[in-house]
Amino acid sequence: MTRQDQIVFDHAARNPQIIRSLRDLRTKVAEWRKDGARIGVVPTMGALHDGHLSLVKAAKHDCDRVIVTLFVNPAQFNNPSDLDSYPRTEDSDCDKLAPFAVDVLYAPDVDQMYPTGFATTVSVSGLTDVLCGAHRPGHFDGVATIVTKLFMQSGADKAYFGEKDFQQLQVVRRMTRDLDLPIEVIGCPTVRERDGLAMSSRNERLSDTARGQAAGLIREMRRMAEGLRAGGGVADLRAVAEAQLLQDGFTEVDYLDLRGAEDLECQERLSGEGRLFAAAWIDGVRLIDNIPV
Ligand SMILES: Nc1ncnc2c1ncn2[C@@H]1O[C@H](COP(=O)(O)OP(=O)(O)OP(=O)(O)O)[C@@H](O)[C@H]1O
Ligand SMILES: CC(C)(CO)[C@@H](O)C(=O)[O-]
Ligand code: BAL
Repeated sequence: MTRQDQIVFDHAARNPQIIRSLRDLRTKVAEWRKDGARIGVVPTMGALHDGHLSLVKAAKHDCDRVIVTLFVNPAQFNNPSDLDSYPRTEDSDCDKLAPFAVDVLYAPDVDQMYPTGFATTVSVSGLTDVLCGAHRPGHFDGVATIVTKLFMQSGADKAYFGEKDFQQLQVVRRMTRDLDLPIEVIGCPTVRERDGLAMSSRNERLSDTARGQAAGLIREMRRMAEGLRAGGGVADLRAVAEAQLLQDGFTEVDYLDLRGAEDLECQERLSGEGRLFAAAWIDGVRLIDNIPV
């Protein structure tokens, strides 16, 4: 076998099949449509972990064909060094997807998604003014634009998103309704490490020490949620939680906020008062989390 044959062979035998061009994706989807297949899409930025794989499992359960997308979307990074240091691990991502019999890993390059002259933005107003929207200018415009493209490109029937990025899930639901996109958006629960830390690709960047301290975020959020349920005031409980986080290795708290359905137009579970949202920095990494109260 020549080296060229080997490359072609490896590519064909790859599980999942990797597709990089929109033309090839559309050809594949058209074949599936002829067979009446229900198609699911799981948008990701790669560096896959069990949180992503829970979305893949849900998609495999509901759909006949599953596309996982892998695209580190420059438009949603408000911080260039965050984009540069975002983990890129396509080979090991494929290995992690292999046991799930995902049909396609769609991994376009930046020119494919944003060709020269690209000039359109999808922007959801109101609910992007708070929480991560307030702290990451332009972030949700980048998310809404790329997710709209991924929905249109994949032509999927269902799309799967994690509640870990709860505000993102609400933004995607809103734009899907507002633009009449013919796709059902499914939210899946947050998957956590044994110590409670929400799984996240950015956790890989934490030093061992910071990784040990990072679960302090969910610990303080749970303590604050208990205090709220017991009738405590948000401001007092927040002050205590923030002070504890700063003592435990966190360097900055972007927000630690209770929000209700009226703020986020939630369809998800909102037991009692609402939901507690947090974003905080440790070891140069920004962690986010949310829990029902
Ligand atoms: N712990 C988790 N549990 C459930 N879903 C998750 C979890 N982490 C990420 N997801 C979901 O996976 C999808 C892709 O997310 P993404 O690729 O940004 O990974 P990530 O771990 O959130 O990375 P980061 O937060 O560092 O960008 C999103 O819908 C996200 O909500
Ligand atoms: C939805 C998404 C893949 C869009 O780039 C990203 O924001 C993410 O991974 O959560
Ligand atoms: N997981 C949300 C994508 C981001 O932080 O850019």
